[in-house]
Amino acid sequence: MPPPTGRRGGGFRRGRGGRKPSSSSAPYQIPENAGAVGRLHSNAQQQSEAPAMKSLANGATDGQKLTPYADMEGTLDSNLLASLKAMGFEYMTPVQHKVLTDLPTLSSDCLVQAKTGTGKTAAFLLPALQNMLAGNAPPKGKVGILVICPTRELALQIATEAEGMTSKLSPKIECHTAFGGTKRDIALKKLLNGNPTILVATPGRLDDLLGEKEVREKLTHFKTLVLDEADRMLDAGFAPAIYKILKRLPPKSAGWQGMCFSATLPDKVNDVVKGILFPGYTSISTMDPNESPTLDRVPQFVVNVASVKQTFAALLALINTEYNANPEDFKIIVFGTTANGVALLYDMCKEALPAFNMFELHSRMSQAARTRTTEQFKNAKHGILVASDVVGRGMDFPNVGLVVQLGLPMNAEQYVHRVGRTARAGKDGRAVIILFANESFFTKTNPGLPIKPYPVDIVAELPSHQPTVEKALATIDEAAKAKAYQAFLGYNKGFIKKFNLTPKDFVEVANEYAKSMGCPEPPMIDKMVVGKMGLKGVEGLNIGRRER
Ligand SMILES: Nc1ncnc2c1ncn2[C@@H]1O[C@H](COP(=O)(O)OP(=O)(O)OP(=O)(O)O)[C@@H](O)[C@H]1O
Repeated sequence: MPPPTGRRGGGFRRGRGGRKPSSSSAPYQIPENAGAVGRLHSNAQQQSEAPAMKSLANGATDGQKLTPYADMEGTLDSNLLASLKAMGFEYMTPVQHKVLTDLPTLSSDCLVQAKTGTGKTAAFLLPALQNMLAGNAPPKGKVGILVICPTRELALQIATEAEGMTSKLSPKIECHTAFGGTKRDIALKKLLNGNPTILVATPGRLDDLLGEKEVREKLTHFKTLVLDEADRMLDAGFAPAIYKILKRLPPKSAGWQGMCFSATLPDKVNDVVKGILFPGYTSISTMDPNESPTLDRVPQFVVNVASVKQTFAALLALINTEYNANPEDFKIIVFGTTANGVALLYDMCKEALPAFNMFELHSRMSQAARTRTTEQFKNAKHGILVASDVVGRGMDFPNVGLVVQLGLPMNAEQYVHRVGRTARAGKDGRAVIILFANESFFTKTNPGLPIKPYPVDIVAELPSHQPTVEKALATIDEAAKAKAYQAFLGYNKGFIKKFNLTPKDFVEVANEYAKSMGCPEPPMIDKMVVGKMGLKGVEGLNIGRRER
């Protein structure tokens, strides 16, 4: 039997035009204490020689044998099977197998949990498509499958996978997307004039479009509603939009199928799925409730530094160590906490790491730039993506070998999803989080996460990277630093209690961050913004009106 492959057939194009950081052009030399990382990497490399999908099965199901899609003849439409074959999906991943075989019928409601990168997209698209092909299709011109997900990038990715999965169907099925950042009128016209059998949307734009009677009419006969990243879709941020959307769709009693998927499903999700899933819905999980929600084959580490001032140098030292230990196809993601913080981090890294192919992705960029960068990083063979959480969930960037988190994720779930951007489809990967002293509670309060101290003494490396950081930051304009400072205050103020700091001491930490960026004094911050942050009257802030 040929070795199964975890790669998406035809999905990988070679990187275009990126500079390869060779050891001669790289700014760094192998540090003497990189041995521990080197040894860990060589283990990982040995593992990655094993067939990717085999390790996927091992990781998720204790070596359970994978079942070929060919065995689903008679259950799945032959044209669907042909599409899967064309995509290179030869074997079912465990979650795909469970959903396709454990559901009472392929039109049953379900809540499904499986680890990141294990093929949940196909696991919800296949039953929904099969259900339609088995005679339960909507009238021509109407939506049959509605998928709601949290980000624009993810909507595009799901739509691409749906297109692949329907490529051999005849007649062709149209898959449409609806998300913000694009011209509303054009999107509306395209939706109304088209034949959108599948619609993948983000909640804000969908809610907005459903204000139009013609759009509501498009959805009068839909058969399946999928909430991808269901816990995120039902949290406080998105739930109001989801409930508004539900009110504008045909009622649950109309008989449509509800499917909720995620790698993280905190217990509270069960209380809020009413309205989407009928009581008695099927719960499916490929995970042991006592095991870590992250993939076993992803070693996870923490680098603890004393002060926020050291975090930039720690990042460079870490990249140096990891690159020198494994320079081949070095493709990594660095997550920051806020859009403006990420913009600053990107500018710093671009300046400090000129030999690397750098990418930037966050919500302050135009949608066109976001889409372009997403595509470029998907196709890149190597490079560093500095990103915010716009790509923290669901995004499939092939062959990312390392995820670095600089600063606190909002919660443990967000940590898990960010880590899940590596080691996808059976590949190997590593994850490192860099925390300064006040943030170190994160690993202590989440003992279920298998995070170990980083095996190399990064703190000892800091002095040799500090001058590079300072030189790079000196090239960045004050306005960008002021925005990053304000974002730092805004994001981290939510953690004051966990930091165990008074507001005054918290502002001092933020001011240290400003100092580390080379700001001679704390950047000016609007009185109104300070009020909104709940920091009115707190000593140490430089309050005034900033030039925009
Ligand atoms: N049966 C399969 N055979 C080969 N490749 C597959 C198969 N199923 C999925 N893949 C590939 O595996 C990768 C991960 O799949 P997918 O994005 O659906 O994971 P996920 O479980 O939804 O991840 P996340 O939790 O991060 O959203 C994708 O590149 C996908 O094309």
